[in-house]
Amino acid sequence: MTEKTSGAAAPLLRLTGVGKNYGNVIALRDVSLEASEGEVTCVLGDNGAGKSTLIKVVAGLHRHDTGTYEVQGEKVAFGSPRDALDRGIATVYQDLAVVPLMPVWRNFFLGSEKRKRFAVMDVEFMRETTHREMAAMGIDLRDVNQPIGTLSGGERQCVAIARAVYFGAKALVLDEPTAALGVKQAGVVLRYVVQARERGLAVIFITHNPHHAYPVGDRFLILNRGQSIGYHAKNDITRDELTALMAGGSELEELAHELDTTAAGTAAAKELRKETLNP
Ligand SMILES: Nc1ncnc2c1ncn2[C@@H]1O[C@H](COP(=O)(O)OP(=O)(O)OP(=O)(O)O)[C@@H](O)[C@H]1O
Repeated sequence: MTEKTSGAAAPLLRLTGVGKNYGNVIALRDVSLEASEGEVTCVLGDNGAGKSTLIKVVAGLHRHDTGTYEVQGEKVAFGSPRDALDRGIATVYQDLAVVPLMPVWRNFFLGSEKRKRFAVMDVEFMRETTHREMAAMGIDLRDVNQPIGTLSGGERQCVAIARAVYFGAKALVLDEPTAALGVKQAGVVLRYVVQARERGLAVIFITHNPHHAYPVGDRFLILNRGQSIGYHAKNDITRDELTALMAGGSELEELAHELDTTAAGTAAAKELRKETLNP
C-alpha cells in the first residue's frame, strides 16, 4: 500500500460502503474506495459492473442511497455536477462534450471564456494558454486554431484532461478514456494520466482493461455486479492476478469446467485457464 507521508490527513475523496439502487436494481452495494493526491485509483469491471454508476455518484449526477461520501474528510451529498466541480472534482466522459468544428482553444475555454474590457474575448490569451497547457502535459500542438474534430481521439481526451487541470481540478475522474482507442493512442492518454498524477491530482481511472490500468495505477478496485471483488494496492497484486480477477475468475473457472467434459473441450478449457492466468 502506498503510504502517504501526510500521515493522518484524510484522502481527497473517500467512499465508504456506498450503495445505489435504480428502483429494485442494485447497481452498487457496499463499495469503498479512496483517491488521494498524487495517486491513480483504478476502477475495473466488466459491462454492468457498476462503473458508470460509481462515476455518477462521485461526479454529483446521482446521490448514493447508503454509505458515505467524503471530500477532504467532510461528508458530502452532491446535488449536481456543479457542486462536485466546486469541490475540485472534474469528470471527463468518454463521449467528450466538444464542438468538433470549433478550434482547440475555443473548446479548451468553452463556457469559461476569458474576456477583456467590454466583454471582448481575449483570443490571444486563450490561444497561448491552450498551447502552453498542452505543452505542459507533453503535447506539442502544431496549431491551436485547428478544429478539435481534426485531432485524434487520444489527443481530444488529452485536451479535456489538460483543461480540467488548468481550471483547478484536484480530482480527475476519467471514464474509460482509452476504451475506443488503438494501442498507440491509448499510450498517449496513459501518459497523460501519469502526468496528472505527477501534477498532484487524485485520479480515478475507470477502465475494463487491466493492461491499461496496471502500469499507471496505485490502487485497484475491481467491481462485479455492483460489488467489490477486490481492492488492492499495487504491491498487493500482480498484473496477472488483476487480469484473472477482472476476467471474473470464478466465472471463467465455471466456463472451463463446462468445457472440460469432452476430450476436445479439455484442450479448450486448458487454454482458457492458461489465458486467464497468463494473458
Ligand atoms: N438508469 C438506470 N436504471 C435502471 N438500471 C440501471 C440504470 N443505470 C444502470 N442500471 C443498471 O445498474 C447496473 C450497473 O450499471 P452501470 O452502467 O453502472 O455499469 P457499468 O460497469 O458502467 O457498465 P458498462 O461498462 O456496460 O457501461 C446494471 O445492471 C445496469 O443495468
